[in-house]
Amino acid sequence: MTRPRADLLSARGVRAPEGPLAQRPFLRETVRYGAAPAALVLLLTTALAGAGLALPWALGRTLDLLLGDDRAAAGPWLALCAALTGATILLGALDGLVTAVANARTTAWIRDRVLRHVLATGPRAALPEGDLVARLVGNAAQAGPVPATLAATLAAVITPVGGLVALALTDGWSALALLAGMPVLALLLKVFVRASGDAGAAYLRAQGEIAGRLTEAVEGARTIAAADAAERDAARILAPLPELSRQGYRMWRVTGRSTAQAAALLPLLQLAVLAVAGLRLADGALSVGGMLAAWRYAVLATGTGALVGQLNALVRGRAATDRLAEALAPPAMTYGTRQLPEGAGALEFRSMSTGPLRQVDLYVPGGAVAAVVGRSGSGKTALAAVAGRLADPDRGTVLVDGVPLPELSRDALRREVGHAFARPALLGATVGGTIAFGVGEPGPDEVRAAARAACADEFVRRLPLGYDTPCAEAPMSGGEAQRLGLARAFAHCGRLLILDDATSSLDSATELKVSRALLDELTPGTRLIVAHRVTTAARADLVVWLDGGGVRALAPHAELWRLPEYRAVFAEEAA
Ligand SMILES: Nc1ncnc2c1ncn2[C@@H]1O[C@H](COP(=O)(O)OP(=O)(O)OP(=O)(O)O)[C@@H](O)[C@H]1O
Repeated sequence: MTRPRADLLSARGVRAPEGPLAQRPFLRETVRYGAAPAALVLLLTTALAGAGLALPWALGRTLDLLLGDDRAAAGPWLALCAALTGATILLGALDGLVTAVANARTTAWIRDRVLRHVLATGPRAALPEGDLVARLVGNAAQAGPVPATLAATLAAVITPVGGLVALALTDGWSALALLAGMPVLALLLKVFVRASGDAGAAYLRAQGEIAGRLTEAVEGARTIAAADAAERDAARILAPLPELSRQGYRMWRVTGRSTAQAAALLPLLQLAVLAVAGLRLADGALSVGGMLAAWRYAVLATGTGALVGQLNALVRGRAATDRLAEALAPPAMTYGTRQLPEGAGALEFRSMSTGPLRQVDLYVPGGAVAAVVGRSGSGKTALAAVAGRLADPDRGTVLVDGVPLPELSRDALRREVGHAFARPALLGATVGGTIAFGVGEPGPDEVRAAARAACADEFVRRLPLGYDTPCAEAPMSGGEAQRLGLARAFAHCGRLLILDDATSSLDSATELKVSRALLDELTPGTRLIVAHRVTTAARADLVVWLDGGGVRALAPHAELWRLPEYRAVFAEEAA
């Protein structure tokens, strides 16, 4: 069984999509999912921007009235100023609440969507577990806010654009003074978005690589300790750290430079507006209140701080959706609608190629026990995986009782074809739940019968709560875990049962008992048993001998045993 390593990712051609929204289907899908709450965010932030834009106008009028003869007339305007300020506070709070809920909802949807896809892809998922976890946890949290941020960015554009329009309405000359400096501001924003986007994507890539390597190390902790390689492995895990640091500094440099440039440019622009408005006041073309409004509008029109923040979040969110889209890249397995006809589980491979195996044609009669043998790396696990459609072959077809596996309904496939592995994952909450885990939950009696057949009943009953013992409280040896995995497969036994090295940790006596149960106690059907032991091969009806990228022979063990090369397969395994 092979898993991708973090450093093999680039070799697998996993790369972020490039280009605009149209070429980023997952980004589009995310935006579509979060559209409804984002529309509410847009409404609130637009109202917020509207209140912000109305305030300078109301303040200007109030000031002019207070400076004039009819001060009493300023009362309602003063009340309007208070109302606009109150509305700003209320809308801001509501916006915060709706945005937080929308972001959490979209983040949860992204995690669900990506995880479901990864599970539907099967064992050939493109990413190492640690990297995938980093993407599901960190990147999903950055991608979730994209729809609401997009809405808030639109509203963040309203304030400067509205400020400019309102300034033009208040005083055209002051607006022209501001417009003269605007191209520089637009250029600054464009450079910022591009530079921070590149740095952000590279940062996330390095972060994912470290996470992937760390998970590998946690899994291989015993090997690392035995090899006294902790320091060497720490260096391997942290190898992408300089790149992470470089990209982190680059992001800060881009943000810092943009902030400094904006800090230098914006007061200059506001000062230019104030100077022109002052001249217009001196000419009598503008009132004092008008000048106050012009200055406030100049501040709003140049107030790109919020916009920069939103753009920054959008750029990070876009890079995060790109990384999540990589997890969605391998196609999910699709299923047909057919059921299996009457039959005993005849298994057939037609011109099938997968892994090291090329153009395999093989027929295992229904009800036969077939042992799959061959040297290490000859493709036994690869054959077992396609036989039960854990993966599809690169080429050719696999059929059970004459039906190509992709045409079977998902339910029929998983009901009729069972698997047990060398290192089974114990996925139930309790030991009994682990055995029952799968299609059509078997009852307690069936669970016990399966455990007995797999020689697991005795040690399970010795656990503090027997079958109800939580898995976390039942540390197990490799052989015990294997017996639970076998019991799980037995409890769901259909017409084809595939054991991939699933008895390798059992002692010979237990393995013999399990083999007998396999023949006598379970639903009759075909058994495909990946075997390293000569005794397993000897007990099988037929041996599928894999060698040199194909099936070297399909014959009973006794017949093959005459061949020195066949005997050498077991000599190698025993060595
Ligand atoms: N779908 C695949 N695509 C590419 N390579 C594959 C695929 N499946 C398996 N391989 C490669 O083929 C080789 C054989 O793998 P496999 O696990 O089937 O061997 P095996 O006979 O079960 O070995 P062992 O007895 O050591 O467990 C390995 O190098 C593996 O990485």
